Amino acid sequence: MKRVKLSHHNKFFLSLVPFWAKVILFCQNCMRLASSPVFRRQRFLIRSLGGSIDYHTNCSSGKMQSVEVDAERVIREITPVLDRSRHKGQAGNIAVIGGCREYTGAPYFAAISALKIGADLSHVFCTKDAAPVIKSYSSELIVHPVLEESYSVREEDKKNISSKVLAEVGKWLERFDCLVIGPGLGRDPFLLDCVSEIIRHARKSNIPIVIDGDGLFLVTNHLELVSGYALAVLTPNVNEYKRLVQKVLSSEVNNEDPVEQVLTLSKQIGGVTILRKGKSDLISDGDTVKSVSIYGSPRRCGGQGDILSGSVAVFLSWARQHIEAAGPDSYLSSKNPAVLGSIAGSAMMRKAASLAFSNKKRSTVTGDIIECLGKSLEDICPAGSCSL
Ligand SMILES: NC(=O)C1=CN([C@@H]2O[C@H](COP(=O)(O)OP(=O)(O)OC[C@H]3O[C@@H](n4cnc5c(N)ncnc54)[C@H](O)[C@@H]3O)[C@@H](O)[C@H]2O)[C@@H](O)CC1
Ligand SMILES: Nc1ncnc2c1ncn2[C@@H]1O[C@H](COP(=O)(O)OP(=O)(O)OP(=O)(O)O)[C@@H](O)[C@H]1O
Ligand SMILES: [Mg+2]
Repeated sequence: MKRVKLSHHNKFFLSLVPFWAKVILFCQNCMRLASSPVFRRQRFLIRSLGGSIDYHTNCSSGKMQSVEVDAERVIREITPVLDRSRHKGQAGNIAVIGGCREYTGAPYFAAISALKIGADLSHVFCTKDAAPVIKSYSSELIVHPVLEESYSVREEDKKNISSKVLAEVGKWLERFDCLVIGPGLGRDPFLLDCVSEIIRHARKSNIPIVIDGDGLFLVTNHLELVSGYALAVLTPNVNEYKRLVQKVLSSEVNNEDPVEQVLTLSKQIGGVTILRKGKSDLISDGDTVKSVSIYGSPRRCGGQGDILSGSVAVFLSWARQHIEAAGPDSYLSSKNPAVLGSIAGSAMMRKAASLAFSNKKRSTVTGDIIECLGKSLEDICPAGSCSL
């Protein structure tokens, strides 16, 4: 806080005013200042630069009010303690549905990020062409070459192949704590039809789903796949958000009142959680809007959204475990694991990006950021501690 220097002239007058009058004057000044729009804007700016802001819609005035939300605290609260009593799988089993002829990096980025943050197992379900490539990136990932694109399927075989794909994926689905659908999925119609069935199956089994990349292309054109599913998180970038707003709200992106728009958009899609990526990440489940503005880097290399999707998947599954373990009487029982996971995933991604950029500056690429995930989480939540 800047110290104000008083002139001798002012000091003399101030010495004449009795102490009690000074207290009243000071309080009146604070009251006047606090009600001024300048002060409110300054407070908002300081908070949004300093951390996450939670917006609640105030029933009487209908105006957005902001309440401070601490993203680091959310991470410390939901990150499980690493202790010897746990067995493989308990820290999370994540599956990425994505990877085709064109894209093999995105599913790898999402899947390895989940592992590096702390999931025990990370699977990738991709096309036969993509599988050997993704397997070559890392032996840590369990890669299933089960998806098919139109070019490799005869028209008359489509029905049969589709059932085989769904049976292959269905065998595994119940074991996963969260799916990430879309990184590097591409837009092949036959492949997307199969993925639609996978989404339906996951919903029936109450498995959380993070929808990113071309998965957003799919659900933007088939909103019924996710509409009303509270365990769905959509993570649109600037293009994908624009397409979603146009489709759902039949309007253009409103940067004058982004908070109101993301809240309305989420409500309109039946309470899915939307993580609108940007300079500040805006997160809404149709009830509240939170913003994560901490850390981050000016580098906009491709693949950072894939890291985010894998990160949200792990934290969402941890938040869900944490809420379930706290029991129905805990204050946590009213918390939305999809929102908590989105806040934590967003802050994690931005912290790692910031750390990577401080090391590599303009040459920062997604691989550098992935290598910073472990240190970033350790800085916030040391391995021997956490769950606050
Ligand atoms: N190294 C990689 O393998 C990466 C792959 N990525 C994947 O690339 C795909 C596209 O991601 P973007 O961020 O570019 O998505 P955007 O929606 O931002 O696409 C950018 C532009 O390309 C067009 N476009 C994208 N995919 C298309 C397709 N299959 N057919 C026709 N037009 C297409 C979009 O309409 C848009 O105009 C996603 O599946 C994403 O996950 C990205 O995540 C970046 C890294
Ligand atoms: N202007 C920005 N300043 C700081 N961070 C940003 C900015 N824009 C995006 N981000 C952060 O970068 C991450 C990726 O956002 P981005 O919009 O690049 O996703 P994307 O286009 O889907 O990425 P991908 O190339 O993986 O598909 C998000 O976590 C977001 O918080
Ligand atoms: Mg993306």
